[in-house]
Amino acid sequence: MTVTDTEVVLEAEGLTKHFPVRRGVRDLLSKDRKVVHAVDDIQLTLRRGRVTALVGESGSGKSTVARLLAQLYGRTSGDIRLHGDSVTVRGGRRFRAYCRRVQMIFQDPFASLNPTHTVRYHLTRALKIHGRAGTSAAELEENLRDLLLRVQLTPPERYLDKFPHELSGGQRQRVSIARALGADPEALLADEPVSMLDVSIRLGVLNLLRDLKERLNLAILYITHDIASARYFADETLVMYAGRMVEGGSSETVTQNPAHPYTRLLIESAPDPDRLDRVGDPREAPEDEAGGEPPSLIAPPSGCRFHPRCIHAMPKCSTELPPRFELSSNQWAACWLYEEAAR
Ligand SMILES: Nc1ncnc2c1ncn2[C@@H]1O[C@H](COP(=O)(O)OP(=O)(O)OP(=O)(O)O)[C@@H](O)[C@H]1O
Repeated sequence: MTVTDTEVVLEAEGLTKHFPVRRGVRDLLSKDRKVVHAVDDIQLTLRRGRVTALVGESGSGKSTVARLLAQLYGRTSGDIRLHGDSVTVRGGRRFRAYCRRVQMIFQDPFASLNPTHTVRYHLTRALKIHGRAGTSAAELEENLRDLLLRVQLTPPERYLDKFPHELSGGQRQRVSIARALGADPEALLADEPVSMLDVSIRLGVLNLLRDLKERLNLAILYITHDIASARYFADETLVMYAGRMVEGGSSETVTQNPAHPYTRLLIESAPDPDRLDRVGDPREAPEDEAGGEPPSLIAPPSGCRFHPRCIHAMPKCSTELPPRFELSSNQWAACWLYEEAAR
């Protein structure tokens, strides 16, 4: 099965978010309205039973994309479609109805769980908000047990009356996932769900998410700065740089045969043991001279935003924004290097 042949749950087209810059007294006198170009023209499709990884370094706009999709931020422009219908909801009943179908998991489970409340409280609240608590105390208890079993916190009785501080980081993140499942969602937006956990327990939580994807046929957006984990965990990988998507395709292709110079740089800075035998391959040309820092998003570079750091940059790269060039049926790159190849 390819990444494109299951039902589409959530789509974004031309998704853009510019944050106004807080202005000082001097700025107030000027007519320039400065904005942070956090996210520009994002296309993204989440499908049932598929994990899509959104990869990029800190500040590239990944969390903003997740928050836009979760309708926690209003967008500057673009469209978000749930099962083909455009959605814009800001609070109220419609927001709650949307949350029932699209749930978010945050990076820090400690911050997202209230320290003064037990696991039972958090999960009961989620079930009640989404009308899934049942009609009797016995049914509620059964549903609570069922949520904890789904995230492999067994036996459930051991965890129900614990407070967040009595749990390990991995157990807390499992409770956050159980709470999200309390809504019985179709899509999960997981924003760096394992980056705050000990390395030794990350794999367990990723395996749990993968298991849920398969058993519950969930569409999952997996946000990470760790491209190696995208290969392991995601069916499709999209790479973001400075607010724009620069490459996408099947995770295997994007991580093993990256096309965009930025993707190659990302992979080189996160060595993958499987690739050590490929040193000398022309596509492995070192990108490490392309060091430097991500650009300011208040005045992002014209043309390709990566051009100031790119060792392959041509004159055109600083003036013209590269479109997506299809490199194969399962890979595209927004890079002028591929203009000829895509003809
Ligand atoms: N509420 C906000 N107001 C102003 N600027 C913001 C706001 N939220 C994010 N930004 C800016 O938007 C850009 C993208 O931020 P975002 O948090 O989406 O990136 P990220 O890739 O998720 O980074 P990280 O991995 O560090 O969370 C950054 O330059 C950030 O400073």
